[in-house]
Amino acid sequence: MADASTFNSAAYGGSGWSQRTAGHDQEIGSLWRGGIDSEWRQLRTVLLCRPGAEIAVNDFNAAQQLEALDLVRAQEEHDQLAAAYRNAGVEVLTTPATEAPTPNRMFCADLFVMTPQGAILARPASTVRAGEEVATAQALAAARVPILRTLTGSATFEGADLLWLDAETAIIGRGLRTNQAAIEQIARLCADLGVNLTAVDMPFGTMHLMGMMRIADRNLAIAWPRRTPHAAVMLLREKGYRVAFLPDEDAAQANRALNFVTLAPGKILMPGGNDLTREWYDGLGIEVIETPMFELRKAAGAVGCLTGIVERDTA
Ligand SMILES: NC(=[NH2+])NCCC[C@H](N)C(=O)O
Repeated sequence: MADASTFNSAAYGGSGWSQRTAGHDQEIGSLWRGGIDSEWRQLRTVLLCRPGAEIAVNDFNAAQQLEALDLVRAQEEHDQLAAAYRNAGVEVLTTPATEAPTPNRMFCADLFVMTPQGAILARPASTVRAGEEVATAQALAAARVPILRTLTGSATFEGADLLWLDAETAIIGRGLRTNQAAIEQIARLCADLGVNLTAVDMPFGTMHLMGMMRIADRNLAIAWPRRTPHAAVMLLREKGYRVAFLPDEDAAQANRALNFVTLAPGKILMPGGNDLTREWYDGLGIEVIETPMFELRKAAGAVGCLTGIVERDTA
């Protein structure tokens, strides 16, 4: 009797069973949210992490900072960054508090990267940042952003090493922060997603691919002269980008003029105090909004590094 009744029930595939037919990609926007397939389409959602007492360290070099930071000034600048996003109509998510916060956890761009169908969680390369990805995973999960992959084994990867050139093409920098093991794991995921991943080698003494090239519009990339990998420039051009090289490396170096986030096609949020580079961006037809980064940049990053991109419009 029991058998006969279970056999025909919905739970066992009998009458009343309703098959899930929508694919994961179709469930983004309903069950799940988030995703990008470009670096320049309208920005919708970012993840930020307001700095706390963890950034005021004894040994700034060991903490991967360039100079000691003033906490109050850093927090004020960070609040202005969040306000700049909100004023631009961008939703701001925040990383939850943790018991033992580490000094670089505010650099959200390094802790994950989005694909069109969900996030790849980072596995930071130094012991100083190890584990920052855990709170990032919590923040993403709380916001219903799917995590497609966490990295395993000896892989190290930081999100600022991966950039989207178009919906089927991503580029990843191999260097201090992202190693070959990570590239292999990410390439397998990309293959599943129908995305070509090109790895480029970065010069010794540099940090992330983000620090060498940025994309400001559908067909406009900004690159650091002599530092951007040759293969990256070739690939950008092949994909139809004009590659404009920064006119003044010293200004860019001192004040992180390249460390911007594209808010919408041809519109960027950049660190304030870069008048020369700003004028040059104006000349390229880019609309610029500035936000101060005079204190935060002492931690070796600026707008781009502090901003985890969660969602943009997609093609
Ligand atoms: N995407 C970036 N450039 N992030 C900057 C991170 C800076 C941080 N002090 C670190 O060494 O990890």
